[in-house]
Amino acid sequence: MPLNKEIQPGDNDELTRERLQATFDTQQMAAALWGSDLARKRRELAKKVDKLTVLHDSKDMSFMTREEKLSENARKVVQMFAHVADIVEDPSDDAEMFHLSSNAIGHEGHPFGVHFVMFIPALKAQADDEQREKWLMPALGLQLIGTYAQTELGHGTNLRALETMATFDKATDEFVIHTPTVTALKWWPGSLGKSSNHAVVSANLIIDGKSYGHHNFMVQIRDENTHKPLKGITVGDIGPKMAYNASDNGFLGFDHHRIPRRNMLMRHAKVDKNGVYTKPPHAKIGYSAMVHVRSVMIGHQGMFLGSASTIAIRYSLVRRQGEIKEGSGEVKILDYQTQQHRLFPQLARAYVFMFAGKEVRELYQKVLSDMEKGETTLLADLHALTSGLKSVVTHLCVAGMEQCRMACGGHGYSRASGIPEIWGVAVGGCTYEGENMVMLLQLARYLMKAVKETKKGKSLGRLVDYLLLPQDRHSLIGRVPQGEYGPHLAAFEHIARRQIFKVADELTKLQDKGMSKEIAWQKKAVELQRAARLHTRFYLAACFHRKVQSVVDGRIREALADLYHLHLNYELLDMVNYALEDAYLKADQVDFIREDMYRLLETIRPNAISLVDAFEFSDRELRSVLGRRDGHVYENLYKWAKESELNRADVLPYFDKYLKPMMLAARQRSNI
Ligand SMILES: CCCCCCCCCCCCCCCCC/C=C/C(=O)SCCNC(=O)CCNC(=O)[C@H](O)C(C)(C)COP(=O)(O)OP(=O)(O)OC[C@H]1O[C@@H](n2cnc3c(N)ncnc32)[C@H](O)[C@@H]1OP(=O)(O)O
Ligand SMILES: Cc1cc2nc3c(=O)[nH]c(=O)nc-3n(C[C@H](O)[C@H](O)[C@H](O)COP(=O)(O)OP(=O)(O)OC[C@H]3O[C@@H](n4cnc5c(N)ncnc54)[C@H](O)[C@@H]3O)c2cc1C
Repeated sequence: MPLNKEIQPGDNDELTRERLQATFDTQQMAAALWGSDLARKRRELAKKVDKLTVLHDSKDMSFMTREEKLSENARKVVQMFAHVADIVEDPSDDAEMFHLSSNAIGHEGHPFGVHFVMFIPALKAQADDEQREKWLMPALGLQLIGTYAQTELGHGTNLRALETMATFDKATDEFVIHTPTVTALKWWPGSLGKSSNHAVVSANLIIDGKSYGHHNFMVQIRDENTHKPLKGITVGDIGPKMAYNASDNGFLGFDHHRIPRRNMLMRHAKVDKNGVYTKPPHAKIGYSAMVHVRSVMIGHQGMFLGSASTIAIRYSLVRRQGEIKEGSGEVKILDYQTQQHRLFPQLARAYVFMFAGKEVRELYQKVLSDMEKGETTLLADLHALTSGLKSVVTHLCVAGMEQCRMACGGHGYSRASGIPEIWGVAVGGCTYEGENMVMLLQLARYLMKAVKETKKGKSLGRLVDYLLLPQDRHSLIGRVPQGEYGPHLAAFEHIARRQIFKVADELTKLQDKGMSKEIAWQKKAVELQRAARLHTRFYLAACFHRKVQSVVDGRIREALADLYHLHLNYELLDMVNYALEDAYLKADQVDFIREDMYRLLETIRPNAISLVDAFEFSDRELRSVLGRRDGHVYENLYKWAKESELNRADVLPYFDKYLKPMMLAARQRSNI
């Protein structure tokens, strides 16, 4: 039995030979990546989706208009729910459902995207028991379609400036929801434009003329039967986007629209019938739906980068171009060192992002169950961690995916590669759920507080314990045996700690000179976001270390360790300026890191296909001609191109309408 479980009769021989070189069992590696239970469920659900033709794309989405895309994905999502009990073991398991939807529907969006990822989590965390009964149960039972309407045309980041009003009317025991200006229109919510009939709406709570800041309200926006907007509500689609065009992101305006008082989500903050307001136990508890998405998107982004790496690495083993040694025949492009250097570090990042995604989900679950008991101590840690990870992971993912696209040459630019769409979806993650730079500055706030605590000999939390440790002056990389690469990890720690303390000292100096805290912060904002990035990259490296250490099977641990060591080398070189500034690393140590990285590229090369096969993306899920498991790329690229709508006729009307008359006229002129 070969160790790579993807080998099948009829596969491209090149890929089979590559797969036979695996040093580990790909299903065991899949278990390390996804968790053994989820890996098994993914495998089984993919087989079931393969058999259920009603879940298959009716044609490649690249050849569809937006309306066709919306309709196609609405059709598939309805079929998916109709068959869900036969396909998944536990329909209430978000992870299993996400993988089902990734297989059957893909990532271009569908009417229930925000419903499951924000609307339901908002109800779970913020609705009281009676409200859960009223809305959560119907939402879970698909009796209504919800969205999360917070961002406005004028403001997305600065939530304190949101303009939508929810004014309490004591006489009728209602809130009057109103959009006072054009900039107050809700703008962007997913599935709002044409699909949803309910929304959790963020609006400023106003009681007796006093504003209590924004709170969340349940608002029905469309009639349950006719689907027409309710009186006082204007709603529509905001138009085409870079990608994610099967999602109808929308706008929404209210003209003094009335809702019952009990439509304010009241698990934590409350308003009684006399207009008496009760504060929540934590000011930011109402932000929980955002924290939920930030926590799930880390693993999803890792998956996007894993998909792009799979496509590019498989294709690089099919594509031959040029010779390394003259006369010895064209080589697979993955045999070029530059191609390996382009792709393997992205593969390593995909792995660590998936591991980090798992860790952060566990912390989220813990915080959620604490919150249920009114306990909010870990909320600040979770906010800091997710803010940093969300920003660094999305940024590195899209940079990595772009490398994958370019590594596929011209065919990478074609939608047939599958990379443009997932890149477009992933890059949205740099903006949604908090613009990356803004979220890095949120983490920086936490880090600056942590420095203050450290100076008192205390730690703000587990994530920043390392700030209490003394700084070494010189790195031991290349000075002691490599072992488990301890000195490399220590270098990440050193770089992060130094930048954090450096910027904290600079802030103090500016304030000592009389500058206000806010202006000092502005003067150092770029350095602050750098501190946040370095802290997060240290967290990621440490997470990779924890994962490798936890693996029991020797062959899996060895293959993972190769990726981990490559990651350490590659990322350190990417941040090397920070280590050179204080001469922590010497030039010969940088050379040592480089040479070790090149060695690791060669070590990883024979396992490359098995490391991507271990993601176990089915062809249906990958939606890529270049990334096909069987490697039959060229004949299928030709088949795909023939599906282009432009090939429906040899001559298209625009030729007769514009080009032919122009050429005829030109010929006539030349005959005169
Ligand atoms: C079919 C079935 C499938 C089912 C399966 C489902 C699987 C999932 C499918 C995945 C599909 C993915 C689809 C993707 C959809 C994308 C949807 C996108 C949605 C959105 O974008 S919603 C809108 C998001 N908006 C934002 O993120 C706004 C960003 N801005 C902010 O968050 C805040 O304004 C702020 C954080 C930048 C600043 O806030 P504020 O001004 O209020 O606060 P201060 O800066 O003054 O800070 C005060 C203190 O509060 C702390 N703080 C802030 N936020 C939090 C928090 N969330 N938690 C805890 N603490 C918080 C600050 O740190 C400050 O603390 P300090 O101690 O004073 O320093
Ligand atoms: C695909 C997609 C889906 C979305 N889905 C939803 C949804 O379902 N529901 C919803 O409510 N919203 C949704 N959004 C909106 C999204 O949450 C916001 O676009 C996002 O929070 C960024 O806010 P903004 O657009 O106001 O950007 P801005 O804040 O205007 O950002 C513009 C620039 O200003 C900078 N900037 C802003 N403030 C600061 C600051 N304080 N310090 C330093 N720099 C700053 C930013 O870094 C950025 O460079 C979605 C957006 C996208 C792209």
